[in-house]
Amino acid sequence: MKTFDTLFAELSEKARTRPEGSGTVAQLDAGVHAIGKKVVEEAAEVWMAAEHEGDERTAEEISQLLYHLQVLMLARGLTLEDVYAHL
Ligand SMILES: N=c1c2ncn([C@@H]3O[C@H](COP(=O)(O)OP(=O)(O)OP(=O)(O)O)[C@@H](O)[C@H]3O)c2ncn1[C@@H]1O[C@H](COP(=O)(O)O)[C@@H](O)[C@H]1O
Repeated sequence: MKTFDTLFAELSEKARTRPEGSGTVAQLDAGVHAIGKKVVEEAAEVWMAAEHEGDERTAEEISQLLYHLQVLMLARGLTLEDVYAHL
């Protein structure tokens, strides 16, 4: 099963190799402002799902929020260690 760390490694590789058709590469090219808006949008969807939908939908929305947070980390050049240092 994919974890936060293995997804980050996968996305880091996408950012490095820039394969054609990668949504991650497209988002990185869109920049921090656009990625930040996706983070806020996904966070709102997590909230709505948690309050009004089931566990499965909530978990799905959380996974999407985690993905967009990782894209934002990559856009800013942050590593997992940079974030984990604050946990
Ligand atoms: N885990 C994810 C992931 N979670 C969310 N998303 C993106 O975030 C969007 C969230 O879906 P929504 O329905 O909320 O958004 P939407 O409004 O329909 O989507 P947009 O029109 O805004 O793109 C999805 O359409 C994906 O574009 C993800 N995109 C990629 N991944 C994983 O990242 C890896 C690299 O992906 P690529 O860079 O595309 O190869 C792969 O393992 C993917 O599984």
